[in-house]
Amino acid sequence: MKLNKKSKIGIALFLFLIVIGIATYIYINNNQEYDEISYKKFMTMVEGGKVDKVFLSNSPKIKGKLKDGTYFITDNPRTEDFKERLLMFGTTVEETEGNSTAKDILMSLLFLGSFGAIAYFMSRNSSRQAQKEITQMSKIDSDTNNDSRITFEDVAGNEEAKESLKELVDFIINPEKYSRYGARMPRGVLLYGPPGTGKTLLAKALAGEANVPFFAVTGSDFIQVYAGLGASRIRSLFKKARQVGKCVIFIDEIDALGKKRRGLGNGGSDESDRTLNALLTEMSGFKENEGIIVIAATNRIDTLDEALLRPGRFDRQIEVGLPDVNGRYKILKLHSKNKPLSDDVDLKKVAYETVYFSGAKLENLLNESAMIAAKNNEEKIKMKHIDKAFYTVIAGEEKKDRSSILQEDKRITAYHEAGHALITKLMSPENRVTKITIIPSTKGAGGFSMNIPPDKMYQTKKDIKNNIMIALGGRAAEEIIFGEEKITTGASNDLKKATQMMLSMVGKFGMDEETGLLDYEVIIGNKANNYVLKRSKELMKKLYDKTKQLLKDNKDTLDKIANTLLEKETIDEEELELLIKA
Ligand SMILES: Nc1ncnc2c1ncn2[C@@H]1O[C@H](COP(=O)(O)OP(=O)(O)OP(=O)(O)O)[C@@H](O)[C@H]1O
Ligand SMILES: [Zn+2]
Repeated sequence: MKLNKKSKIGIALFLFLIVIGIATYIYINNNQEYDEISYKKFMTMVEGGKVDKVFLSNSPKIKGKLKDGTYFITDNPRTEDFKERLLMFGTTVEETEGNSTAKDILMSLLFLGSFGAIAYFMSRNSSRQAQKEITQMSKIDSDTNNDSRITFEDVAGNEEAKESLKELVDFIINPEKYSRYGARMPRGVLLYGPPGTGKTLLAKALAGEANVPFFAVTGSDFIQVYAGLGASRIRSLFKKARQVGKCVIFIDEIDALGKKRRGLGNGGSDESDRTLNALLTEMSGFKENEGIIVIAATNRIDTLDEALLRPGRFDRQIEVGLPDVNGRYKILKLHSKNKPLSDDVDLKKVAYETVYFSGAKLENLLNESAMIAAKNNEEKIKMKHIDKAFYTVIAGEEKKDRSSILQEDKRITAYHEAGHALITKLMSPENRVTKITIIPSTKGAGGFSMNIPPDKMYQTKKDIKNNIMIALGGRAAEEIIFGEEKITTGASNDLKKATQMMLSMVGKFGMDEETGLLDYEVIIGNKANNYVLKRSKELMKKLYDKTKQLLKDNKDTLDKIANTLLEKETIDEEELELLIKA
């Protein structure tokens, strides 16, 4: 609010200046050119009746107009009878108030005043800004929480991320134990995932569980900072942290500091580079097993500078994804604990209908519902309030009819992912599919199936062919179920992978009889030459047809997997095995 007001004043002043500028411009331009004439010539002309008008003032010069329309300027005699003489010769005398120089001075004063005001305003503004940053800095330093102690109980869903962080609790509490075994404590943990998925919450929970202080800063806070202040803030943050001993340092929006440096000097500003360097120095500076853990969070792991991800820095990376239906149910339950819910509220149903909602959005949904219920003086929060809140929460987002369009998207994704999973299990049963989901992750667009091939030194021709079929499984399933015209762009990444594998198989590894035992990269410098392309296309078609046939032959299983995905959104390894065996 305050800042808003300040900027309003700034804008007003700025506009004021512009108006004055324009006025002056017009003023100057409307003024005629004046011929300077001697007083003597002037008087002769007056006596000759040639002078039409004189603008009389107290300034050293006077201006006037001749009968022929030209304007002149001459010395002002400032004699007492000057006006009388002019009048006697039939010249009109117009007395201008004050004098034009005074007007000029006034104008300059006005100008100076405005500039002064602006300068004052700006300096005040920036000194306030500096003040603000300095107080912010001390605020951060003293922000050693006791935020009524958040624990992992306060984080619903996100089981994998919670598990990874739970391991660290013991590291913080008993660093000596680990150093006795020569184990190095992880220094930096990077939490990545979409906004509002509970990254901050997890970091706080880690500090809460270990019962150590929690220091939080935000990367973007460092951007507007004056030169050098960012780096010194980092240093003082770590100094403070060391003073308290064991603690958790949380750096939100680390991408603001650690953007990929594109070439030399480009990319991030010098200032953020300096701040980032200070951070890296501090991190490699603290002693092993000190009991300090730095947790950073980002929504954009892909834009991070590699330097941040190196060993000894944020080498542990944990994905914090959007919750699936089960996770959403848990989050809804957690956040409705302190809210009076009517019996007609079915949180399972709400969870089911809030696909792609983050934890923060779910919390927001319940909060809005509570406000609507309160406004209507209802005793409890009813389903209709939640329905209404739903539209408030998604307002401004792409208008999606939550039952129809979303459902169609989900169905396509479900069959696509089921196709990948089923082909994996049919063609390479030794490959583990640890998880299938239709909730988009940072790494995959639609949904993804994790594929862990057994460790092998070499890939056989059969392996490559199988992997190509697995990649094609998504598109093949879409085509079988929804028809040739309904295939989607969801397979673009799959096709890229399949193409790369195929071109290598044919053009590089000499695995096709027709193209022979030749590495076409050596011969032509590019394996994607015409022979290879023609042959790859043929082979790809063959594999795609085989994939489709395989799915058709196992359509029952495909349907089962897809339907389970639609219902649960995520299927784990065991469940998948059961579905395939059944
Ligand atoms: N898994 C969860 N369990 C319970 N509450 C959650 C969960 N995820 C998010 N929330 C709610 O959303 C709020 C915001 O989450 P948080 O600030 O931790 O998200 P974030 O991932 O750090 O987001 P950002 O990337 O925007 O900083 C939390 O305070 C909490 O109320
Ligand atoms: Zn796919």
